[in-house]
Amino acid sequence: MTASPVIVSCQDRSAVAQRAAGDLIAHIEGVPAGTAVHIAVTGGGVGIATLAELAKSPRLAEASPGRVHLWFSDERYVDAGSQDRNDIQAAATWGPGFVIPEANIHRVAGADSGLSAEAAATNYETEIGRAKAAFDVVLLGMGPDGHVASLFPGHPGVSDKRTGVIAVHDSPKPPPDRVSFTMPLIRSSDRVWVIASGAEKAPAVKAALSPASTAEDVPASAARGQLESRFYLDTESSSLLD
Ligand SMILES: O=C(O)[C@H](O)[C@@H](O)[C@H](O)[C@H](O)COP(=O)(O)O
Repeated sequence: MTASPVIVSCQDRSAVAQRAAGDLIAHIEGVPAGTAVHIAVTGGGVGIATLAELAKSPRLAEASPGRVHLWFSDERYVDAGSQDRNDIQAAATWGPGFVIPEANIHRVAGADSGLSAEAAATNYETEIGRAKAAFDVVLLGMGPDGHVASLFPGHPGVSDKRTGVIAVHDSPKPPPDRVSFTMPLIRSSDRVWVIASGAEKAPAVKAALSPASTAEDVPASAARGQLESRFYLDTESSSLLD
């Protein structure tokens, strides 16, 4: 069983990022010191803005950040240093003084590693297993087509039934090669928080919250957590909801 979605209403994109980052920190603060916290983060405009807010907050430094682990729910399978990668864009917002230790930031291998995207996905899945990472929170952006992570509507990856990490090829959004959590892995996490802002997301938000949608047609409609499912929306992205 997964939890029904709750809408967190925000004014605009920066309010979505601030609220989601504040809630992530509140979650970390609520976990007893000494207990690991595993959070899967995301790229995209609002995803990276949320990570920037996280890094800016002085509260994170006081919440035992050494036990916080960050993962990427998807990664663009390009070279390790590429500005197109989610981890590079995230690191640019964090800066060198980021309080979560580098060893706790779990990156997918780059295409220049010599590994196939499949091998990189398998290695990342193994790393998750080794860390016994039951995700506290999976944070997901959402595309105007309703995609989450690199699971696109009508694309084979979205129907993968394994709880793991897969290679995605021929992605409808560039770059074509990606590595992504599967939907069962997303749904195995305690909390799934989707963050979406802007008028171009309004039809996808409506579809993601409609019981008539399927994961294959609207991947975000299946993005639910075991304990909690939240949609952080701004005025524009929620404008088509009843
Ligand atoms: O891998 C990618 O191509 C992006 O990261 C993408 O999946 C993004 O997260 C969503 O499209 C939402 O992006 P915005 O927040 O910029 O709308």
